[in-house]
Amino acid sequence: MKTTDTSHIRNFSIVAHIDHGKSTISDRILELTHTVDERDMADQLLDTMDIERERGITIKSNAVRVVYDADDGESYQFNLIDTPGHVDFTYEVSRSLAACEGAVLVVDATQGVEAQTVSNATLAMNANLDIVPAINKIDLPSAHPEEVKKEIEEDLAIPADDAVLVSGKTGEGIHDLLEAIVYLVSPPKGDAKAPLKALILDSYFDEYRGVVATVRVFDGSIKKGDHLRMMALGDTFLCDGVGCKRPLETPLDELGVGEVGYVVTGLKDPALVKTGDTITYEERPCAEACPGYHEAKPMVFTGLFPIDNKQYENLRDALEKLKVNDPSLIWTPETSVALGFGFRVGFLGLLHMEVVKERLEREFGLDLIATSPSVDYHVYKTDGEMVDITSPQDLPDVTRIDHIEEPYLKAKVIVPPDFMGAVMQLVVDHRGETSDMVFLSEKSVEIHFDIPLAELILDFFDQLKSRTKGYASLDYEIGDYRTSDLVKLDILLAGEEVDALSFIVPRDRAYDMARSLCDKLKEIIPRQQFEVPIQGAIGNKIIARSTVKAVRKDVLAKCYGGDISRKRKLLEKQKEGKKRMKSIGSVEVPQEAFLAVLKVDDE
Ligand SMILES: Nc1nc2c(ncn2[C@@H]2O[C@H](COP(=O)(O)OP(=O)(O)OP(=O)(O)O)[C@@H](O)[C@H]2O)c(=O)[nH]1
Repeated sequence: MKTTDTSHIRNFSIVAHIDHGKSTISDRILELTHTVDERDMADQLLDTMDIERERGITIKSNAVRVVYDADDGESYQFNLIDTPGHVDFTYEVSRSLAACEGAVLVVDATQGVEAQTVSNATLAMNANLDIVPAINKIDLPSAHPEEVKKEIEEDLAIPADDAVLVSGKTGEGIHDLLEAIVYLVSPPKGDAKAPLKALILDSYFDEYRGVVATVRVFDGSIKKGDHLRMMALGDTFLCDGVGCKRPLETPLDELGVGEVGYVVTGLKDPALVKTGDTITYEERPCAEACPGYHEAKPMVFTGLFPIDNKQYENLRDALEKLKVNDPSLIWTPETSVALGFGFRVGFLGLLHMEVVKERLEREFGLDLIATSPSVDYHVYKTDGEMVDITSPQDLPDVTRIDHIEEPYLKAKVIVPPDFMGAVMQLVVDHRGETSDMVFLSEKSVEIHFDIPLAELILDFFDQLKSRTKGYASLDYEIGDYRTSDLVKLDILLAGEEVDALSFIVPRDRAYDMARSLCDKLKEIIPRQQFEVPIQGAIGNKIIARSTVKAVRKDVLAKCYGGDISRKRKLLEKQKEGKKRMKSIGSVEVPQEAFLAVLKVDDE
């Protein structure tokens, strides 16, 4: 296939609400196009990170090339870009879409259109993509594809006559889907002779080859030995090879116009390769860079502290490495009296935070304590200055605060009408305000509301799922900042204030939350050799208290003075147990304690 002819190239993403089956469908496509042997087929091949496989969710986008021999007798090059479905990772979706001409919109035939189906379809339409609707899971007895077609037409204004009925599980309809992609998705346009214009979609660091960038070529072509330049950052480099993923890396002579593949940059500093930047020729640059992505804005902040302070520099290095392909990650150094040196890290949401923490621990062998998440507060001081506060410890003294504003979200929930009351009550309980409601069909209503982000990062989502028996789907976007009456709740252990346990709460709920938190901490903090009082305080005023009773834990008592190897084993076991604890003053505090606020039921 000549790379100057783009008529046989199809670049598309698969988008869907979480769990509607994108990854499963991608796997079937790889299988049907013989990209991987059936016997090598591990389920969900595109989800390469361990955490993705274990949790069954897609976090990072992934671009794979497959060759499809179509019914018209021609071979087509498909570049398939898998995207994440969770609302935390919407920025990855828009990044993938910028590299495509088409999008397969997967809708679960048993669930119908859900909140992120709507937001993903909107992103795809705004990017002017050709949309191929695919109704998945038709093998299930509860599938109702005809109704789902109607929802696609009515809720999304997308013609559903062309919708392909598929089952990612059995493979039924996948061939029809591939044919639909050939006919419905436009081939890429571009000028093969123009100066190179390639958009960086993603990148990762390789010890030997430096940064490897995934790119979409809009104009021109790239070969090994080309002298190239990053347009925004300005650095130049010698291309050390190009190729595509099938799904393993396959070297190519050239990446031609319209194609998606990888470029080995040889650059040793990950910070020089920025997702959203444009690669061009050093000597003959293109006139204009590709429109950059809008930068994702972190919404949730948490302190990450190594349990062993000697790991501080390692933590910094690890964060820098992760940032290479996760540009939304930001951090500043943070010092805590209780936890020592660490970083205040910003995330897109709670899932993003969990994933990053897990990757830092697994891939970089770090033992970390994460403190309870916070949002970005605007604190207006009496002297007229406004400060951004993402850590409760940084809150100025009460006497110097005029008022505090907190971020609100514009949220929507789609739910069957039976659960409308439950959702509205939940919104009120979390300081939210319902603005309006739209009946999408007899079976689903869309409820719009404004809610403080701080409420959403506590337990709103879990409670929404449980109160609606899992039927509700949630989507949100950043709204405005609003004034709230907020105070800092401090926690004292054995009479000492533990800065890492402080958090900002609405004043009228401070008492209830302090009481629940003290009770929760009492369950979490193990008994020590002495009694540990736990106190909740606002300023100097103690507002709640509980006590961890003393215990004398002599692990060797069980050994009757006998077997020395058993004795050693027990001592080692005790040491292991201690590893995940942090000594604060004289009290051993487990990781869970720092996140106890997420589990507090304050009703
Ligand atoms: N019965 C049935 N189950 C399916 C089908 N397709 C996917 N599933 C199941 O649905 C669940 C979600 O599928 P995934 O492919 O992980 O969904 P996803 O949309 O990629 O999810 P994220 O990557 O987390 O956004 C898995 O348990 C699949 O086994 C199907 O056609 N039929």
